[in-house]
Amino acid sequence: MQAIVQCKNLTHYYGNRCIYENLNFEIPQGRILGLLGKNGTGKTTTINILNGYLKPRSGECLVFGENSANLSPATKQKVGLLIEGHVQYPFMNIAEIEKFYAAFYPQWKKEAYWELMKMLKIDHKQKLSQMSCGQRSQVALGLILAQDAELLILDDFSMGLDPGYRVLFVDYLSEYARAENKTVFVTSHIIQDMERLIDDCMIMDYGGIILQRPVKELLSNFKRYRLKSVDVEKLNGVDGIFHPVTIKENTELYSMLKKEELLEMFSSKNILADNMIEENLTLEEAFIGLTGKY
Ligand SMILES: Nc1ncnc2c1ncn2[C@@H]1O[C@H](COP(=O)(O)OP(=O)(O)OP(=O)(O)O)[C@@H](O)[C@H]1O
Repeated sequence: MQAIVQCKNLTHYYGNRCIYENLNFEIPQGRILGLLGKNGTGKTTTINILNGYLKPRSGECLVFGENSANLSPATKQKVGLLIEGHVQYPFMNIAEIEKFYAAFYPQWKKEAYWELMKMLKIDHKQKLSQMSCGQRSQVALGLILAQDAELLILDDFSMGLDPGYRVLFVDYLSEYARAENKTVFVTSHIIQDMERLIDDCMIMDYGGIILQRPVKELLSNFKRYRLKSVDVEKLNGVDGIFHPVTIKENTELYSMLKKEELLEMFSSKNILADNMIEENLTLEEAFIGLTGKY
């Protein structure tokens, strides 16, 4: 599968502060990749590097094979970008802004925009400046879809949208991207939306990427285990065990290891693992299991 985005050994600092070193990832054509990470791990930074707005300290990012620091206008036209829900030109109404954007994009598909705008129960003459934050986000998303870009980059796309509209948009985007073989890179803190939408997840922690893999594969291998209280000191730092914690009578931990493998490890460490229960996880629970609760 051809890679639409390739980030190689990306290192970024703000002043003396290291955000990450040697970040490597690819986005294959036709896949929907979700970038998940706690506040301040560097998601927007990565998106800004990918769009050429920020220069990394070292490493490079290729978009359609071109260095992101120097994208040609033809390549820029293939990228639809949403940065944290912003729409410029607040003095325009939804019809004016549609006409304005259309002039920049030869492949403009106004039906995609108006299909979404139909859901907006507002007067077409109302200016963007008089809309709510969520309504403005909907306009921004409509404008992105109408560009018919090959690569869509949506940073915090759910910002300001109510639950009904989020589900509607996620389903719409997922159908649209799959039908048209679009490549999508999204971030959102609303992981239920991500689970409904994405094929692959990339999870970032402070300093780098913890993992990138298909969501189905992650959820079939990464489990939560509950057992009767054990001494978590013996488990801290053990390879393959994430965030063991004991609360009152019970211990909980997360692991990619199978139950039998865990039991074998416990027995080698003289840990009594009575009645250990294996639990399946949602993507949100897996994210917390990998990155910790705080
Ligand atoms: N222009 C800047 N100058 C200095 N530090 C910055 C700058 N922009 C971001 N940072 C810092 O870099 C870190 C990463 O920021 P970034 O916006 O990439 O995080 P994020 O993962 O997108 O966070 P969030 O989930 O809160 O949107 C944060 O600690 C932030 O304070």
